[in-house]
Amino acid sequence: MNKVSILGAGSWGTALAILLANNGHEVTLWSILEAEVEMLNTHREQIDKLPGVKLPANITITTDLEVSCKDKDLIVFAVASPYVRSTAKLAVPFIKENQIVVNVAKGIEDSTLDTLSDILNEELNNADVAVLSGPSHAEEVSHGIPTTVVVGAQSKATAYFIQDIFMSEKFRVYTSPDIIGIELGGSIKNVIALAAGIADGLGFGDNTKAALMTRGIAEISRLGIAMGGKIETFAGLSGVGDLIVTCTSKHSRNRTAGYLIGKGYTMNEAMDEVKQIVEGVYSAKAAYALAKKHDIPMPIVEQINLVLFENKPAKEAVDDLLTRDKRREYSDLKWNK
Ligand SMILES: NC(=O)C1=CN([C@@H]2O[C@H](COP(=O)(O)OP(=O)(O)OC[C@H]3O[C@@H](n4cnc5c(N)ncnc54)[C@H](O)[C@@H]3O)[C@@H](O)[C@H]2O)C=CC1
Ligand SMILES: O=C(CO)COP(=O)(O)O
Repeated sequence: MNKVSILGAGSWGTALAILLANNGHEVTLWSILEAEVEMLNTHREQIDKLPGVKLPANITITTDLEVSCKDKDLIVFAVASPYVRSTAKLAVPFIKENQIVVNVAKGIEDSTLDTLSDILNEELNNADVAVLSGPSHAEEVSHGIPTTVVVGAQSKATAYFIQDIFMSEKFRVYTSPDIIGIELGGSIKNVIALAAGIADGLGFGDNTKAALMTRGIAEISRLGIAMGGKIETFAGLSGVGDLIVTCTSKHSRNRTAGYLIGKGYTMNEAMDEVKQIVEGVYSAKAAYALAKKHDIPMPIVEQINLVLFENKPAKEAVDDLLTRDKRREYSDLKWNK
């Protein structure tokens, strides 16, 4: 049994709290939102986001960050990505040297182009920062539906420690040293999921979605390798695995927001309708800026930026993608003749 704290009590923080409590750990679930904590304490259920799933008794729910961070074996960052830095700044006074911290949010800070582990390393002094990512919708994890993820950490010991804490018969955890590869796959797949949703909203079919997913992972891999990630990671759970689930699942907020945009909603109308965080909207800007910085062609990411931020009609973006100059599928593959 370990003492684990989860910061952020939305869908994902709550689903992981249930998983970890069922694994026998002593869990503290923190939210900055008083109404959220009150609702969770009153109903012992995330009634808005995970209706029908009761919280086990060994979860303490609080707005007290000191209680949440002091003397913990593991601190899980599960706030939405735009709040990772502000939450880390609030938490740092209570975080001990070499504290093991695992971030489960998916995003890139658009003002700095920092990944979320960069942010935690900057803000938390000498914490040991890891990441956990993969195809894992909270709705399914909270119902014990079989799920697999990967933990990336700087040392094998930390990766194995986190693996042991999360692993259950229904939640299989792999380990990896490739933190940057895991983070880039997990955040940029949300941008491609917006595109997949738009294609659905425009009434296109399975061929179009498969094309977006395949060319999407090609874009993510090109950028990710330029930034130090490993090709195997983009073919793995946090890469193509998460891309598949997010582009195809009824649970995906990013795909749903894209669908609404394809149906004619503006970006803001779509985000309001979805209600929960649509991370791809934030990651789209950052991914495009990183593409320019590293001189990597990312045509789908570029078109999504034009649709989201410059009101380009989605149909026009698709036409522009289809009528680009002719290309080889992979420019590294050469003919002998
Ligand atoms: N929902 C899912 O299935 C999964 C989500 N994730 C990632 O986990 C992260 C959180 O997602 P969800 O829980 O689904 O989002 P959500 O929209 O359900 O909840 C976000 C939570 O962030 C917290 N929050 C809101 N405002 C805040 C503030 N100003 N300061 C600090 N905390 C604040 C609140 O606890 C809120 O419930 C995202 O990065 C998401 O991509 C990752 C895997 C699965
Ligand atoms: O990352 C996720 C599943 O792995 C959740 O995706 P959405 O934020 O699009 O719902």
